[in-house]
Amino acid sequence: MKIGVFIPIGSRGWLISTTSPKTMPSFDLNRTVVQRAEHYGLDFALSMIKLRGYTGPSEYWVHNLESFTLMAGIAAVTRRIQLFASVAVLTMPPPLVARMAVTIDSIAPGRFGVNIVTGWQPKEYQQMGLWPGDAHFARRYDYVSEYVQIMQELWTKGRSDLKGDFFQMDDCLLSPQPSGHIPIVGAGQSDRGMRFVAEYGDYNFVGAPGLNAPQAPRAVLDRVGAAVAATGRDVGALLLLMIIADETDEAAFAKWDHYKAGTDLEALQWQATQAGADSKAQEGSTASNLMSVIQDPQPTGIFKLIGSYASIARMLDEIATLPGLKGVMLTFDDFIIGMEQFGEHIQPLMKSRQGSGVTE
Ligand SMILES: NC(=O)c1ccc[n+]([C@@H]2O[C@H](COP(=O)([O-])OP(=O)(O)OC[C@H]3O[C@@H](n4cnc5c(N)ncnc54)[C@H](O)[C@@H]3O)[C@@H](O)[C@H]2O)c1
Ligand SMILES: Cc1cc2nc3c(=O)[nH]c(=O)nc-3n(C[C@H](O)[C@H](O)[C@H](O)COP(=O)(O)O)c2cc1C
Ligand SMILES: C/C(=C/NC(N)=O)C(=O)O
Repeated sequence: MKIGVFIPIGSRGWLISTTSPKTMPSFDLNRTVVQRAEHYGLDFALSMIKLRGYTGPSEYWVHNLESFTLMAGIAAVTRRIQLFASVAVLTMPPPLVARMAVTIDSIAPGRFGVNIVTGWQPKEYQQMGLWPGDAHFARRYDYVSEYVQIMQELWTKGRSDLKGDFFQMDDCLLSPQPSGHIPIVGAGQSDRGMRFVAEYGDYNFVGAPGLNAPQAPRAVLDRVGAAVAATGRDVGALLLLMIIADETDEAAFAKWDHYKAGTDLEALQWQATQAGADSKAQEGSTASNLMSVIQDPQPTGIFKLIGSYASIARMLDEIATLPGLKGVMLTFDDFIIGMEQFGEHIQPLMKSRQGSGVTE
């Protein structure tokens, strides 16, 4: 099972709470997290792109670095780990992003890939006059299908003449070309999003509901499997999860209870309102789920493993056996402490990671 880390490029990491660690993004923090991940033999690191945070006292994601420039810096100070940057496709034309990817590939040959972000929070784009209107929700995966085809033509042939509904290339050139294949990842949770990744991507990041429920991701993995089966391509599913660990189950749950006590309701309301802008969101989708979370609020809906090092290692081993799963991407409550706990105490107990571990 591959293991990666979703690095803390935005304030508060992934906990919408006033009592969670007050993570502030910096190059130094993210470099340290990725270098320690590399030290412990992790396979990849991904940074998101977020252009506006939530309202509310936790200042969730209010402070955010930019994904490609951060990963370029990290590429220069790492040697083995695979790196992914995220592109908000409404903000940059595909030939430019293709060239940025080639540039990072020349810093870290064969180690760079791109996460395609269609955009779900209108305000991120409205604030800079780039939101095409809510019709974008319905067409977002048609848009990115053209976007990725252009990048892939430029990477493999050095030229694109694609004439589409959204983009018109005219003898568009790219040189130099990358050292090899540049993987495309996406996090489509809707049927259409999963189809896009199955058609053009290499990995689909997925979320699942649940706390200490290692079988819960089966349903979403089956959906990715069905989308991939329809294309016959080799596309893996990577599960997003959060680890909150300590020496005992009780100590770990005490931390979760503490974060829950500070749940930022104003920020959750913001999230629900932004997600709710997609009035035609598929039933059961992330967007429609997020409109109802206010009934039972908590600092994150991300799939969680909370407990002692041994409990978490045991649950990760069970997750590793789920059909269709290629790997997991970790988030932590505190990224510095969490990465060390994972590398020193959890991974060494995992049967599914025998042979992985400290690399230097
Ligand atoms: N339309 C979209 O694509 C869209 C919309 C809003 C948010 N998002 C992103 O998705 C993320 C949240 O999604 P997720 O990973 O939690 O998956 P999810 O929305 O599929 O949620 C998983 C489960 O947890 C519940 N849940 C989610 N957040 C909760 C909360 N704060 N309190 C209580 N229950 C909660 C949901 O109702 C659902 O049952 C956010 O980080 C947000 O950035 C995407
Ligand atoms: C692991 C992961 C990473 C994501 N990264 C980003 C991101 O960087 N920026 C962003 O705006 N949305 C991001 N998203 C949201 C997705 O791009 C997508 O909007 C969401 O999962 C809903 O899927 P759908 O478009 O198929 O409905 C991410 C989601 C997941 C699970
Ligand atoms: C960046 C991002 C992450 N989603 C998640 N489920 O963690 C987003 O949705 O914007």
